[in-house]
Amino acid sequence: MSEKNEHFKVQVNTEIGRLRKLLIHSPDSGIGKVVPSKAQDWLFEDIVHLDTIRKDEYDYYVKLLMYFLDPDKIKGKLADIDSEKAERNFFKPDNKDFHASANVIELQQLLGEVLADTTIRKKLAASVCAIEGCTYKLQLQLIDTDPKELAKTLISGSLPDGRMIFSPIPNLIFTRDVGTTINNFILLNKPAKKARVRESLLMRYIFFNHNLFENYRDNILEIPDGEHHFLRPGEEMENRTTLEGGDVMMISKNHVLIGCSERTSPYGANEAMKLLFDNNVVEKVTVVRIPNKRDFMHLDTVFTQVKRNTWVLLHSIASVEENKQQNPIDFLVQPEPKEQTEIIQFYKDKSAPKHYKSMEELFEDISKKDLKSTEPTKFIYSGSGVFPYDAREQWTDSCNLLAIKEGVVLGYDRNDKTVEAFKNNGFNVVNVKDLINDLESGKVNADELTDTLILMPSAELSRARGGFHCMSFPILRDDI
Ligand SMILES: NC(=[NH2+])NCCC[C@H](N)C(=O)O
Repeated sequence: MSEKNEHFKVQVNTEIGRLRKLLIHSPDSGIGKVVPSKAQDWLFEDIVHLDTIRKDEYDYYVKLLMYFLDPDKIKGKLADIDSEKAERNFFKPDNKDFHASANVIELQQLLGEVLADTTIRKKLAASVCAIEGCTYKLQLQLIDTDPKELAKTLISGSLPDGRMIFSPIPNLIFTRDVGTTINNFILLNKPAKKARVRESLLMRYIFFNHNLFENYRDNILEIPDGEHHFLRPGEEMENRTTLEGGDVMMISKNHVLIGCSERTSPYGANEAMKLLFDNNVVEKVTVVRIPNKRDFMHLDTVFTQVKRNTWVLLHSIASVEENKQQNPIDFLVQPEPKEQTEIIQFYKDKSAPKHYKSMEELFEDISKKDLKSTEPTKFIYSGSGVFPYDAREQWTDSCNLLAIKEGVVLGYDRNDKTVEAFKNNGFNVVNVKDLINDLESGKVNADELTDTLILMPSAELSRARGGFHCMSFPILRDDI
């Protein structure tokens, strides 16, 4: 990474400000090793085709990010990058022709750079071997491995000769979940799922050791286990302290949303809140408890923000009251408390917490009060709010959009009814392939694009159960 750390800035205070820098991880060979019997344990819904997920899907994401965040790397060079003889080298972190962008930052590259230091290499190899139960001899062998190769191995789980030495971490493509930038702080996660533990370990080593983050070491927040944790009986999720980045949203300068979900426990949310208040990072935290199920693993699977006055969300989690008692059956069969959305806002100054009746009410409040929107707040519902399209499209991440700038969002091409809803709300809809051609030819200028949903190919990616919000870890956004 060529950029000097004194110029390197970490700062995110909204979900929608112009994106300037982010951390990503392109699908690595480990994804091509997921077997059906392990897919669920590794949190994939199916096995995916590696070549397709890379060439026909994720590469478009990288290209698009380049036009917005690092155009010099791509503009005028697209034909070469895409040519057959280039063999996708632009996209391969271990290749000399890799883009190595300082704005679209590949985690594997940072890890390779961190591992160049012998002391760190020894420590990290030992830590990974400890959690993965490797032999001491293997540990010694790993310490002697070239740093770039070692980075690849620690991520993919396989040695350069293809031998598998531990499981892959196929979910590292969902960089959102490993941490969250909150103003100029980084809150690291504490994963609920075993399949994601090694990801967190690698991230800690990167943030605490890479010279890019040197000026931010004191701003890295880690969630501890409270003393009571060790004394609580059982292994129940509710009793563990867990938090994953998909449940944390930096919504406005002084306000963070934290989801309690399948992945983030109330204890996790509570510890995160304490850290944020004690370190004066924000003044209010709204905890949104969503139904604890696989469909809704994180908060960002049920809503994301599009513009200061526009939100995309799943209707069934939205209106807490309204959804409760519409039909006789709702009186006869009471939903489990776990099945209900609950919204509580807490304040640093310890004033009494406030309850919200619905997600819409909360969003209205954020749009108008936090973000000073003067226009009516708009809600775009997954599947146009019509059953069963709402649930089907939520499952394939219709609500999980990444705003590259205010009003310009990336989403999957397969969620037809949600796309309709965007059109009905005045958005342009473009296919990423067409957009890339227009950005290359100069017909479209990235800075001038407004109110647009960019459709991304998704047949393979959606089987991994995450969208572009999950596939991004913003570390620098402009203020809005
Ligand atoms: N922020 C998100 N919604 N991330 C999606 C993560 C998907 C991943 N397969 C998992 O289950 O962990």
